[in-house]
Amino acid sequence: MAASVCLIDSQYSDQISTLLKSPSPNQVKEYFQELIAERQCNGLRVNPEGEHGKGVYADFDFKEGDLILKDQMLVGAQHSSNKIDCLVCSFCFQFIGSIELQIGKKLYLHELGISADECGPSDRTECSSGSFSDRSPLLRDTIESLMNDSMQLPFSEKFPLPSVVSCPGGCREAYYCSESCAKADWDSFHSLLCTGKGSKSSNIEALLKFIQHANETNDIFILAAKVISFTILRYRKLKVAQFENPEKQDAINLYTNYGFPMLLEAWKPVSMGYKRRWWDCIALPEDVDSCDEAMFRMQIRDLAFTSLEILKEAMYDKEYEPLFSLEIYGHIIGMFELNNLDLVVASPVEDYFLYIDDLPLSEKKEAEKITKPVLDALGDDYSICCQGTAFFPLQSCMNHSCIPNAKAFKREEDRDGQATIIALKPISKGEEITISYIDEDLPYEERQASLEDYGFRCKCPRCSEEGS
Ligand SMILES: C[S@@+](CC[C@H](N)C(=O)[O-])C[C@H]1O[C@@H](n2cnc3c(N)ncnc32)[C@H](O)[C@@H]1O
Repeated sequence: MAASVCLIDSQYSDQISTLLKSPSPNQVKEYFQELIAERQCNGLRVNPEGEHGKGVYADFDFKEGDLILKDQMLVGAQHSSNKIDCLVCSFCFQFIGSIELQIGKKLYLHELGISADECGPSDRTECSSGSFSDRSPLLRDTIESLMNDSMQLPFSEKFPLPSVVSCPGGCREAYYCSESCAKADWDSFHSLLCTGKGSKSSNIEALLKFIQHANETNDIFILAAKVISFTILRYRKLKVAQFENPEKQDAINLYTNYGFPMLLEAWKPVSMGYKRRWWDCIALPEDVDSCDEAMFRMQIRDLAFTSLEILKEAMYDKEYEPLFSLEIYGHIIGMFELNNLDLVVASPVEDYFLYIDDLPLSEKKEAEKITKPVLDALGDDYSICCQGTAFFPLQSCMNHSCIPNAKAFKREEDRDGQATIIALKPISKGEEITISYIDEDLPYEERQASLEDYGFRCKCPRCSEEGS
């Protein structure tokens, strides 16, 4: 079997290697200093040249339980399979609508027979439990009343959610918690990926085909498309700013080769992420024999090639041609593979039913006359959280330890797609901040096997002791 050939790879090999070159230590320092100031998490510092590449260090003492960082994602997406269960803002990922809409929409889609599997290939994880087949269905009228808010569940006003704002491009895929999230998503990612009438994509049919291919194979391709869209839109903004500011025109020669330096600048936030080619870094699945490894890696490369070819039909523009190389596409996907990137937002539906369960007995009995049939219809799966994948620029600089001093932990108030890192023990100024990429309660061999997905063997003090 011959490998698929991407002509852009050879045509633009110099520009592609410049885009993929690791930024210099000074560029890394400068970029993250700015980001840390923006995030107002001044107790941190990114060291570009630590033992394991970049790493995050404490710039003052943290106590156990202290909030170390709230990191905003650079790019993220809800798993397509999760969209049946949770209606969230496509930009900040907080739940939207109402408790009734969350429940009604989920029951409606399940009644239609749409399963998570039809929406996409992603696994359901520990956030979901049980199956939808062991429940007692509600009448269609009741489900519709929940969906259109003509039926109000008792005490649901105690769990208000932001109203649903539609996509400005008119697609029925993206919804928001506010006009500002809708605009931010449109300006940063969505205008080129929207399948509505107002889309800025040059070929909506190809876009639909691309989304379907991603849903049927791997929704990591949607994230990669978002990164490309983000870079193009940033490039366009930089270009407009450049034309509007003649003073700056000396810095980049507008009439000769302004394009590539500007593309490099637009790509900068992505350039900071640790990355390797997807088909080189993806761990070999257990059911693939090591003698079939070369074939497996070639198949993964071909899958990326097919996805990229469809994306090119939808978004290609000569001005940003290197972005559409397989080399760049493979590295973007590899960046998601190698970084620690779960997006999780807790469901208010769970809080709602817990609240009902905790009511004084007489009130509870009264409320349950209405809520019990709803809960029975939802079955064990009533409390699925929003799940997806995201890239968090600062969190992704944190290295792993099997005895970490920090962890990603959502507090009650953290109901959006931000990453929250909390100190697990006192951390002194100058100490590296580490998190665990895996379940650190696993035995030594299993921990090392899980870390193969990230391409290294852990030599933290615990592993050194247990492995010797
Ligand atoms: C999420 S990134 C962490 C930041 C990374 N060090 C960088 O330079 O951007 C994950 C990568 O860092 C490296 N890494 C993280 N923890 C490590 C450890 N304990 N030992 C060796 N390498 C580690 C591995 O290459 C891993 O794939």
